This record gives sequence, structure tokens and C-alpha cells, in this order.
Amino acid sequence: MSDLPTWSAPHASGPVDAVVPVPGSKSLTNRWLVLAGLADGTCTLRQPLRSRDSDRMVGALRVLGAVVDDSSDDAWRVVPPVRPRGGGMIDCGQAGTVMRFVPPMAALADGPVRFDGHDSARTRPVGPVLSALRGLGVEVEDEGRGTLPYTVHGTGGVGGGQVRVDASASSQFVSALLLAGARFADGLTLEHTGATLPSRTHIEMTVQVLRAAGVEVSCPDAQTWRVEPGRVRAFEVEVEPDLSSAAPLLALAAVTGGTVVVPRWPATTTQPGDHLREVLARMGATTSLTERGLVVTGRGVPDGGLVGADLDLSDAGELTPVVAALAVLATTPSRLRGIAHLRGHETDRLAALTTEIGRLGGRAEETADGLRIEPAPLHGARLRTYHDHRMAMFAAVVGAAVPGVEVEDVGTADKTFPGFHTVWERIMEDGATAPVP
Ligand SMILES: O=C(O)C1=C[C@@H](OP(=O)(O)O)[C@@H](O)[C@H](O)C1
Ligand SMILES: C=C(OP(=O)(O)O)C(=O)O
Repeated sequence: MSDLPTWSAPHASGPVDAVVPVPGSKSLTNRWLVLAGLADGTCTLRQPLRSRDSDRMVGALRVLGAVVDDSSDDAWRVVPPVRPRGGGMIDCGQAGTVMRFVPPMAALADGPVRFDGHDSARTRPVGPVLSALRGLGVEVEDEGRGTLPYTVHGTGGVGGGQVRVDASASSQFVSALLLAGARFADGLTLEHTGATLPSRTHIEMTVQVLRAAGVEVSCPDAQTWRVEPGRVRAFEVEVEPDLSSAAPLLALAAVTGGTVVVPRWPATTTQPGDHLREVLARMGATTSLTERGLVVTGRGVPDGGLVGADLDLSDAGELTPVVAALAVLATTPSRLRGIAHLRGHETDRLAALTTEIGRLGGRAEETADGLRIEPAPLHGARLRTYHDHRMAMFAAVVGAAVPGVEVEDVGTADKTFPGFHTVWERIMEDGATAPVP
């Protein structure tokens, strides 16, 4: 038995009604931070996410010579270095966005930059980014592993040009190279060579933030991106709330037959969490985007109002653990597809979900590209989280409907949602964590 701390997931005795603001988007905060580190002047991020992943990105920028004032929760200011500084060591923690997005920036530095991270991050794939940098003439040492730790030997500039990258294991390989591309002498033309490409909306997000910072980006075809050389213009932006962090909260409405409102839901967005509107509707909840935010009303597990669905989650893989929690509680089978790459996330999420669903008495099996989940009588269990924030969210959602769910290391959720379990307890006890608008 492990000696990790255990949290008793609160069981909902009736419908939960709540208005819950969620923290800023991890993906947007960390993209804006990278661009701020490469910009031509001081940048401001309003409503940024403060969490383990964004702290690691702030740490990385400081190692590369940026001055970051993150003393206020409302706005962070970044004064970029003229050129990234070499000689330092970057701790990526568990952040995919740090281990992938920062090496191309470090390639511009005037000396070597060493990267390492959490033990659990040392198996996550980064090789295609490192190989692409080598193809652009940058020396990278990784002892042939294609994973942390590695050293990028910056020489003060990158020529740029053409690269071919197989990004079937992670869209972040494409985003990483595009984000720094404008600062390469000849810009960058990137062609994706793999058979599949996950999380396309995250690549669209990269293109959108680059354009907002004055960088010229084109997409001549579905597999190719071109970034013109030029300046990254200093900016002031407001970060959207993290719609994937909203997933467990909205799921709570679906599971308990209550109503949950997440304020500041953007009318249009490149965040994959926006898929929740369709996913929750397909699984039996009612969703509406109003001036209050996204409003979700469920019919509830006790009333048999949660139904299974056949869902292609290739664009929104990070929603999988919470969607799997809904599928386990549903009255009909579900199929989650297009997510083979989740085997390289914070943990092998397909294996982890199958194992933990089994521990609850549920029925799940892995397919080549996802999961099949069938209804079964469930019971309480002690669930493992595998250092994976979204496995903690999976466990909390299941625990709302199944009494006796104990969760190991729920604090791992702080990777993207600081204080997740405290927010969760408050909602279960009092409903709203914000005044009802
Ligand atoms: O670019 C990003 O911010 C992200 C891209 C996706 O990565 P993958 O393409 O590896 O799934 C997503 O799962 C991750 O949470 C964040
Ligand atoms: C896959 C995820 O994170 P990362 O940015 O570390 O890849 C995630 O947040 O679900």
C-alpha cells in the first residue's frame, strides 16, 4: 500500500448548483509567456494561470534572462532579454509545454541550456523537436533518448528554414517550433509527416497567438505551416479561463442533476475545452452559452439521465479523463476514439483509466486508439492518480456519484488547477464559490 496522502472524495447527496470561476488557461498562459520572452518589448499578461506548469514556464524565462514580475495575481509583466541567455538549467517539472516549447527558444541563446524535470516527465516524448533543431544546425545532446534530460547548445542564432516533423505523438512538437520560428534568420517552414495529428485546435491556438503578436504565419496545406522571419511585437493580453479545467465542474452538474455555471466562457476560442458543450449535450445534459457564462444542467445519475456516447476526442484529448468518468457513470456504453497519443501524457492515461475503472468495479478496455467503457455496478475504492492532475479530476467526478472513493495524492491537480480539491469541497458543501450573477 502506498504512503501517499489520501483524500475522501465528497459524495453528492443531491443536485449541486454552483457558479464557479476557473483559473486561467494553461495553454494560453504558457504560449504568451514564451512569446513574451521573445518579444521586442515589455509584455503584460492579465488573469494568467498561477499553477505548477506556469511557474515552471516563468522559471524557464528567468533562466533565459527575462525579468518576470509575477507578484500580482491579476497581471504579470515580462521584460524579455535582447537574446536568450545560455549557461542555465531549466526544471520543466511535468509541463509538456515547458519541455517542448522552450528548447527552440534556448537554441537562440548564447550558450548551452540544460533541461530536466520530474521523474514522471522523463518518459514523455520530445525527440521530434530535438531532431528538428538538429536539422536546423543546432547541437543537442540527449544521449539518443529523445526524452528529458537534454542540453541545447545555443550559439546566439538559428538559421531556420525547412523541417519535417512527425507530430503524431504530440501537437506540441509543431507548436514548439512555430512559436520561436519568427526569430530564426530565415523563419521556418514545418511539414508534419505522420499519419495522424492530435490536438489540431492547440496548433490553431499557436497560430492565433503568433498572429496577435504581429508574426506572419500561413498554412499552405493541412500538414504545413510557414512562419516568416520578423519581430515578435510586445503585447498586453487577457488570458481566457481554462475550459479544460472547467470539465470536472461542469461534469458535476451532469452527474448530480444540478446546474453549474462557469463565468467568462469565451464566445469563440481555440481552446479544446469548448468541445465540452457538444460532449455534455451528447451525454444527456443541457448546455447554453449566456451572458452569465456556460450554463450546464444535468439530469443526474440517480435518474438515469447520463448516457454514453461515441466520441472522437482527437482534438480534445485532455478532456478524456473527465469524459471517461461520465462514461463510467452512464447507463449505456461509450467509445472514446482518436486518443492513442494519451499513452505519452503525464502517465499512460489509457492504461491508468482502464485500471482505475476496474478498481471501481467498472468495465473498460483499451482499444488501439482509445477506450471502450460499459455500464456496470460500481463500488467505492482507493484510486491512484499517477502524478496526473486529470486523473485526480476523474476520481473526484466519480466520487461525487459513488460513495467511498478515496483519492491518492489529489494535490497533483495543482499542475493546472491550484487548490482543486478545496474548490471541489466548497462547491459540494455550499454550492457557489462566486456570487450568482
Ligand atoms: O499545446 C498545448 O498547450 C497542449 C496540447 C495538447 O498536447 P498533445 O497534443 O500532446 O495532446 C494537450 O493535450 C496539452 O494538454 C496542451
Ligand atoms: C497533456 C497535458 O499536459 P501537458 O501540457 O503537460 O502536455 C494535459 O494538461 O492534459
